[in-house]
Amino acid sequence: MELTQLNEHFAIPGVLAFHQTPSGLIYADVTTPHATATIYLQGAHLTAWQPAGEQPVLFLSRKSDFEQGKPIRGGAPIAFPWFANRHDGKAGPSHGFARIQDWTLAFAALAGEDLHLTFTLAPTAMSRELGFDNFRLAYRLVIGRTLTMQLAVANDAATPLVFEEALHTYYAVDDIHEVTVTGLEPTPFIDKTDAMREKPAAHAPLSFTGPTDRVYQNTAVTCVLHDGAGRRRITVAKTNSNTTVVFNPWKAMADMGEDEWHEMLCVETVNAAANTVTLAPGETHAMQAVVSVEKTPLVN
Ligand SMILES: O=P(O)(O)OC[C@H]1O[C@H](O)[C@H](O)[C@@H](O)[C@@H]1O
Repeated sequence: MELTQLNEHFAIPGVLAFHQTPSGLIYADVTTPHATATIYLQGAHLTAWQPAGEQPVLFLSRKSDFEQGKPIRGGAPIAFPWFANRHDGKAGPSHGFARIQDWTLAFAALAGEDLHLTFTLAPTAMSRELGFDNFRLAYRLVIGRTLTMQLAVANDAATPLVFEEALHTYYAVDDIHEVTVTGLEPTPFIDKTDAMREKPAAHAPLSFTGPTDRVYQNTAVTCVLHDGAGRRRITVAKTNSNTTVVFNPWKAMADMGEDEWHEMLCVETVNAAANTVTLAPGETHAMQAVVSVEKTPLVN
């Protein structure tokens, strides 16, 4: 749908409007009674969510590309049908095709004080070229004081659909050196910064002193990100996700400002590796993350 049609069909005065970047990417600007948000149609990519009275909850790189076919750095990219590199020896973009394809807005409504949006993705020329011809994706966002992200996958093939998926969320933090994450204490992990070695559970909250890229498998636990310097707590509660990935590159990436890694942490709601999903013909699978933010008192 073109920009004009989107505004004709879906705009809600004062709440939802569509705009276009000079590079041609269409995005939705959201203002609800309790939050603001921005979502790009490319990737159904949420790039901002800010409850009233809070600092932005999502990190967005100031050097991100906003170009057709290039991933946006920050916000909440959707990885599908694989996480990071493709494992079957075939070529394909990092984190799959879903984050660089244009999704379709199917539904927008203000219900109570929350804005509900649903984006869909069906097979495209790119997905078919990569061997994915029989899937349907629906991405439901509920935007308000809390944020709900739900990715539903349907298999409309006669054979099983095998996939990985991620809500690869970049959270904004004041200073990564003063951040801890709780929830993953009892869980062993694959250390991607150390040749994919399996490491034992730390039995302690996670803190950050260097490059961190960890895949925690078989965990559906709620994670809490304690942002000491920002004096707030971000809680990520998940459903139907058995993998959590925690990522900070500890240096600038090509599409990130020099020191911006100080201000971000990915705590990702994922099904990958041992938790790869096999979906029977005609079945659907819905993975969800609910994010909430609270201020924490100053401790003397
Ligand atoms: O550069 P991207 O394709 O966006 O990937 C960014 C990062 O995503 C995940 O967190 C992976 O675990 C990392 O290994 C990867 O570097």
